[in-house]
Amino acid sequence: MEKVLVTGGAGYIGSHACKALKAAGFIPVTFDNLVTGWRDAVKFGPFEQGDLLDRARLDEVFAKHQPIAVMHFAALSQVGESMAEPGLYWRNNVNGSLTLIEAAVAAGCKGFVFSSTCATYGDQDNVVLDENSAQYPINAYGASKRAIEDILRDFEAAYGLQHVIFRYFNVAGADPEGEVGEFHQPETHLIPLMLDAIAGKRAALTVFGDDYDTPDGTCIRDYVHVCDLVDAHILGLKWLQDGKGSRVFNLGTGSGFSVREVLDHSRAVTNQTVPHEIGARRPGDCTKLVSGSSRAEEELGWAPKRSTLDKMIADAWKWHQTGHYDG
Ligand SMILES: NC(=O)c1ccc[n+]([C@@H]2O[C@H](COP(=O)([O-])OP(=O)(O)OC[C@H]3O[C@@H](n4cnc5c(N)ncnc54)[C@H](O)[C@@H]3O)[C@@H](O)[C@H]2O)c1
Ligand SMILES: O=c1ccn([C@@H]2O[C@H](COP(=O)(O)OP(=O)(O)O[C@H]3O[C@H](CO)[C@H](O)[C@H](O)[C@H]3O)[C@@H](O)[C@H]2O)c(=O)[nH]1
Repeated sequence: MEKVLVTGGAGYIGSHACKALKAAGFIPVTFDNLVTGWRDAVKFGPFEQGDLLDRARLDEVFAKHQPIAVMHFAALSQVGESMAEPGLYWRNNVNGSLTLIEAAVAAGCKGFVFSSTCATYGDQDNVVLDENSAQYPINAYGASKRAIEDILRDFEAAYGLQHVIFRYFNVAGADPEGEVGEFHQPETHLIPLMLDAIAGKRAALTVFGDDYDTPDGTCIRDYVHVCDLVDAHILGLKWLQDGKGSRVFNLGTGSGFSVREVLDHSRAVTNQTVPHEIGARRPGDCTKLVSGSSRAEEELGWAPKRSTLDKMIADAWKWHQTGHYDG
């Protein structure tokens, strides 16, 4: 069986990707330093502990496993933290990815699937965000991801590195079978924080601003189910295996929901009120991020099956009640 190197495979999205890779007949080899990930989440293939910044360790892992491709999820990804400590983000995400990309090219591994983000587009009022939209990130996290996209393009030109860049919108939900799920410590994402508030694990959710220029004043996001998202990655891998060349794809549904609408759906799905209060805006937050592209559906044949808000909240709620990692 062919191996795929999954950086960040001990994290939320990477662990779901490992499950999908195994189901598709690949051996996922997780490379992770466990800075935000969990050893317990590595269930579907071998684990290699290591840091993206450690070139010698990466060379060792490429030589040992001879992966046919890399799926690169490993990153720091908190917008607020990136504004407070930009150096951390440029070093870990950009230097780390550059080290990984150089190691992959040196090992002759020329298929690369990269987790980018809609945060690279920034705050563009009334602009339909498709893959050709300009990228004006307004936080250091988004800027670090845009820089990695540029590195990939340069490495394609110089060394023929074939890559698929996925710009995710907001990823939510969990494996419906409950084997893996979202477990960030500390948690910063809206839906798991809402579920924590419902379960009494925190006093109340703070809504970050209700004075935005949106119909109800709260920020709008495009939520996509993590299992649909990783399905696209399997299709992206096949795309590269079929020699179709480097390509960028947005991964979102095209439907936007405000924070208040997510609160309403959470109440309906769990049948419980969501304790919340209105707070200040969070630095670095965009007003509205919604995908305006169907390229992934048209070209990759991607068909999101589980990305309704209710299904994402229901799967997250199931995991929230039964699943967690100890280490
Ligand atoms: N969750 C979202 O809504 C979302 C949206 C857009 C893009 N993304 C991107 O998807 C990817 C995965 O996100 P996630 O939510 O699963 O995050 P996560 O924090 O759960 O997973 C990231 C993993 O990378 C590992 N890691 C970080 N730095 C590393 C390093 N230097 N060396 C080795 N391992 C390292 C962490 O230990 C962790 O296991 C990230 O690149 C993120 O930027 C996430
Ligand atoms: O306690 C909270 C947490 C979030 N929000 C709001 O909920 C929305 C979603 O916030 P998340 O933190 O869940 O996710 P982000 O929109 O910040 O997502 C950003 O970070 C992600 C990675 O963490 C992805 O990279 C994504 O592309 C990028 O836009 C935002 O409007 C945010 O202001 C709150 O009101 N209160």
